[in-house]
Amino acid sequence: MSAPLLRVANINKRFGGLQALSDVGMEIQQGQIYGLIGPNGAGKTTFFNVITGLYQADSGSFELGGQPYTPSAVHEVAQAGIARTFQNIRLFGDMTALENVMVGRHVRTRAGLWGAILRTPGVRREEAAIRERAMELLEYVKIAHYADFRARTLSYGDQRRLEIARALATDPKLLALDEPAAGMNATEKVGLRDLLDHIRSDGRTILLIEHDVKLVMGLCNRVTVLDYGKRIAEGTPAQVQSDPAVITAYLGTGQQGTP
Ligand SMILES: Nc1ncnc2c1ncn2[C@@H]1O[C@H](COP(=O)(O)OP(=O)(O)OP(=O)(O)O)[C@@H](O)[C@H]1O
Repeated sequence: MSAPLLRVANINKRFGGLQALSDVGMEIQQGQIYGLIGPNGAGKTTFFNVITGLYQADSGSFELGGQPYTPSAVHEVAQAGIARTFQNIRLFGDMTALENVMVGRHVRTRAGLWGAILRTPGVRREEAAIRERAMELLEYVKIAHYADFRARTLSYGDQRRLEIARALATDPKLLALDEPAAGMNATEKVGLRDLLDHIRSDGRTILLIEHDVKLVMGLCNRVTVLDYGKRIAEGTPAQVQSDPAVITAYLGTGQQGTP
């Protein structure tokens, strides 16, 4: 097997007296949808925050595309090739859907500050290319008809799609999605499932935190299960679903949706 797209090892993160992540590691192969699950407070979002530069790990090593990378700042992580969405949608509500995606695309642009202020022909050409690419992405996630609508006027499910389009605008190697199905109704979830499947079939790699166990089990190639900051299982959905430690972790919390 080729080198994994993302390899992280021995990540530790402590908040005061709480060890939120203990020696957590993960290897994600190119083209996979990789699930990260676990009961509330297991450390999933902390893990995301660490690999995307929002939190500094106390220790650990990181490799993306076979190259070491240091997730020390959010913009550096985006440049390195990881794009993420958030559990609580973070769009620019008063900007249009198209503008939101264009903002994401600016991570990959070359025009400097002076070029942007002086509106040189090069900048105008680049701006037109960004607009065109952003429109393509809205079509890709099937909300192009809302291009000129303010983001906050879109339905919840469509806002989640817009966040995915904005993340894709950075041309990421890895798309990290934090609970993309949260708050979606059953029809929206089916649509999301199809979209993620489509993104994978286009060769992209996805890391997915999700509470909807059915969605995770139906979609993911492999799954890591965290509990109290520790990795308690890793494998195919079928393997983790029948793992006694996983069953205990879920039953112990009294949460719905046992794996
Ligand atoms: N900034 C922070 N400061 C202090 N404690 C934190 C911080 N962020 C997370 N924690 C704690 O770390 C633990 C892991 O939280 P985290 O949000 O990563 O869990 P999670 O698996 O994403 O949970 P959920 O499924 O509820 O979103 C929790 O006990 C949480 O209270």
